[in-house]
Amino acid sequence: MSGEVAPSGARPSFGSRLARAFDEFGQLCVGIDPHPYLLGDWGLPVSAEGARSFGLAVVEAVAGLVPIVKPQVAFFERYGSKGFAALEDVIQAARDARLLVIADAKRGDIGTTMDSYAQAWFDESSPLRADAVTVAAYQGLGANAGFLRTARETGGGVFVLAATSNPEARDTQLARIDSGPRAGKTVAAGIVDDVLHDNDAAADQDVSSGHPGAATRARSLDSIGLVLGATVDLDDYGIRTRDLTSTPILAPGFGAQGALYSDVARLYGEAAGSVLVSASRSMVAAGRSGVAAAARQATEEVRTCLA
Ligand SMILES: O=C(O)c1cc(=O)[nH]c(=O)n1[C@@H]1O[C@H](COP(=O)(O)O)[C@@H](O)[C@H]1O
Repeated sequence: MSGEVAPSGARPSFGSRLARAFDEFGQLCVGIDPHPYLLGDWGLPVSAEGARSFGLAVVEAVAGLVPIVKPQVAFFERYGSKGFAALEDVIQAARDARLLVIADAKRGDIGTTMDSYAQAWFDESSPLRADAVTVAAYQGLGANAGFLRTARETGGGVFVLAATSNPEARDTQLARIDSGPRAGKTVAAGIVDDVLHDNDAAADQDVSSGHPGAATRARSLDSIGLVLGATVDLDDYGIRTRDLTSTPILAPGFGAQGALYSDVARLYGEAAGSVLVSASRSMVAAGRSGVAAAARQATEEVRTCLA
């Protein structure tokens, strides 16, 4: 069920904006990860200014080619306040270029602290305002309730880590829940259930409030999504792709981590149409002049695979 909600702020819901951007630009998400070695390769200083130039160049190269970019906050945060100022400029440039922005901040904490993160990333007056943010639910998705509510109310989106692309995560994410309504499921599948439940509840509220919602649109997506890495086998986790056809799926792991664009359909099955195919290093590996070509080629490979 699609949790389309009419936010009270200026923006339509994240899910509806993402669905529209998919229709227009395809499903590639270009990561903006200014690793020091990449700044060196690009002839940029290893500094906030270098990260800013790198980010602006990537935005310029992919504007009008892809729906969304994902700055990795860590690569800006490492330079302190100057790094955050650089990130603000990159977010603004992306917005001006009509690119959606996922702030890859991987926030996660108790509810009251999450509420403050929500102000940082979703409030209309915040210079860091993004379209969506990545979060960890290790303290329970319930602790993120206020964060998810603020996201919806401001037309923002959230991607909750569930089955991540890194091999170190397997033991934790494959562990079985031993009590409560999700007993017997893996931790990853439990998070998937929690997100689906949250989106369903939001959609029910939407219907009862009289908002026309997604049902009247040709295609829409929910606003709370999942991170499901492209390097894992979702069957191992007990995650069923048929449940996820309207759930945005952020799928890192393509390119540098080994997953192939031509495998999107096989990896995500019935949910492939809601996958954000995400790649960072491989998009920029050929240098500044190669970014647009890399984005075009990846977009085309994904399109062909899903045709
Ligand atoms: O949330 C993410 O984007 C993420 C989740 C995950 O499971 N694995 C993962 O690699 N990422 C991020 O995706 C990017 C991957 O970069 P590349 O391996 O260079 O494409 C990095 O910024 C990671 O922090």
